[in-house]
Amino acid sequence: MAQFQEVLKQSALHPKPAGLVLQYGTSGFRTNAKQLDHIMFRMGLLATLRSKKTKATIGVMVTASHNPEEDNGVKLIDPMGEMVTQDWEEHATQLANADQEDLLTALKNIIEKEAINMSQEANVFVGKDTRSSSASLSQAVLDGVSALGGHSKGKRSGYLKDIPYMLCNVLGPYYGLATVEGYYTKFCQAFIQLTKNTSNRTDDQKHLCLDGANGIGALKVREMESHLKKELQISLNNDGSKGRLNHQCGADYVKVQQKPPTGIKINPGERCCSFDGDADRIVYYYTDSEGTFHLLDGDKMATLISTFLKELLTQAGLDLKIAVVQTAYANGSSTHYLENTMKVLVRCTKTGVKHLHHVAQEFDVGVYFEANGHGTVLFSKAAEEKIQQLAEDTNVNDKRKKAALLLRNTINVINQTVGDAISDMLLIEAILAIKGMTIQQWDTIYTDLPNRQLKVKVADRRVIDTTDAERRAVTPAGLQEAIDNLVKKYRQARSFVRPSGTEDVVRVYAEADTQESADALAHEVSLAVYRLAGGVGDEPKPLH
Ligand SMILES: CC(=O)N[C@H]1[C@@H](OP(=O)(O)O)O[C@H](CO)[C@@H](O)[C@@H]1O
Ligand SMILES: [Mg+2]
Repeated sequence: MAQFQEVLKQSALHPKPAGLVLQYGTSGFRTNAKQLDHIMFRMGLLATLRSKKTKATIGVMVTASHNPEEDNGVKLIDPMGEMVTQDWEEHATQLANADQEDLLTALKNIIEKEAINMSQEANVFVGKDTRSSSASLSQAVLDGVSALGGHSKGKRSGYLKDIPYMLCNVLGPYYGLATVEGYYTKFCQAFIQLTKNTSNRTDDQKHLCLDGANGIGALKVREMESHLKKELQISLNNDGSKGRLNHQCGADYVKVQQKPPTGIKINPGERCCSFDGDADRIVYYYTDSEGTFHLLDGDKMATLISTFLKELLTQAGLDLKIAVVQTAYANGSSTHYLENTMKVLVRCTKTGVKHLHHVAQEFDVGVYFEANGHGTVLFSKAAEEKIQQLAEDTNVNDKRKKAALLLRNTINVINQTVGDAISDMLLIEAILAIKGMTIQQWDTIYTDLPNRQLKVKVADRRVIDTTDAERRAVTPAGLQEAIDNLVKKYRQARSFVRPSGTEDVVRVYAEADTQESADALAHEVSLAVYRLAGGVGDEPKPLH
């Protein structure tokens, strides 16, 4: 077939370095940008096949999120804005690792396995972040798309969350226009609607200090600002005009280092937030009058949002099932508060938004957040309809009606396709405004248990296999027992280890009643990993 000839011809321009093996991980392929050209081309091919198979538009996003500037990555996005399914992740790994001369065979295997009609039209949206390597890498994706006769739609330089959002639009009248402008209009209008009856919001409450991580989110916030009509006034730092992407700034830095981005002047008590480099994560923080830093992470956001929604559902008299979905990294205090004080159902899944998203879909209202600030809220179709009906019902009392209208506008400010820092920011800002709550009041809802995350280098991180949503290690032998024994030494302690899906490291998490205990436990567990799972380099050193 002519298409296959074209694939052969084009693939020669995007050769695979011999011996390189990469895995479709937590968030697609991710590594040094220099190793990714052939991967991008092949993901262009695969996205085209996926589009033919689903008879719908598929998204390809070129980004490495919070990773350093010299890295890059790619992930495929399904028609409703979700991550591509597990089977296709396997196809992606197969195609990515096929030797140059076996590429056509690998491609034909997928076509056969999935019974793809090659004469079906294909459409692919390609988006990229602001990394310097993203321009040529996204071109490689486009080459893959055109080699198989697919059309590339939409924008070459999309904001990450435009893509799922636009895909959702292509499919139906679910949202407004399938353009970036449509995105701004929809979310900003919803925000203005939500906050319009919040009396006496002071200028301080309308003001937010934002760290854009020198990434794509910063550029988009600049474009969006005028749509907010001064109802939210954003001081934008790390706007990409000079600093490096994610360098000493951004949501990941703030969360992991537990300190504000460097170089930003923050007034005591001022409400601040940071996006990550591709703006799908957000964390909030402030410093108090003593200069102490306070972080409000994904767990605090999930708590604020689920509490707000649960109250509204009760006021509206709607019997809808709400749940919060977390990962093992969720602070133990947040789980405890949600289950015992708020009486909200909590579910724990493996790391990675795709896992949380799927579990959240099982409920009428599914609030999901990773502790690092990745997340959103999903409403089932039935729940949306009930809320809509109630909002339009002329026979209900004012209290129920008001709650239903608030719920309806809340749905409109949420990007349900996938976690989106801009939409999450507008949601949190709206909730704080409606509740008349300061960031300090929000922070005192519960107190985080001190915690520590460490990384351990091992020869092959796949020797660690986990179960129970990654909370227990099955292999190597003896590791879980060692962790259990260490945990017993401390109060309110919990610890687990898992191989990272985006970096060549084993991640160690520990929490306990004091920071000293959390640090000591994290270190001792790191040592156990180092000794039992084939650590390389120097032995992990104590933190103090
Ligand atoms: C502990 C942690 O923060 N892990 C992150 C990180 O995954 P790892 O598999 O842990 O490398 O990157 C993922 C993609 O951005 C994100 O979803 C996840 O939460
Ligand atoms: Mg990200």
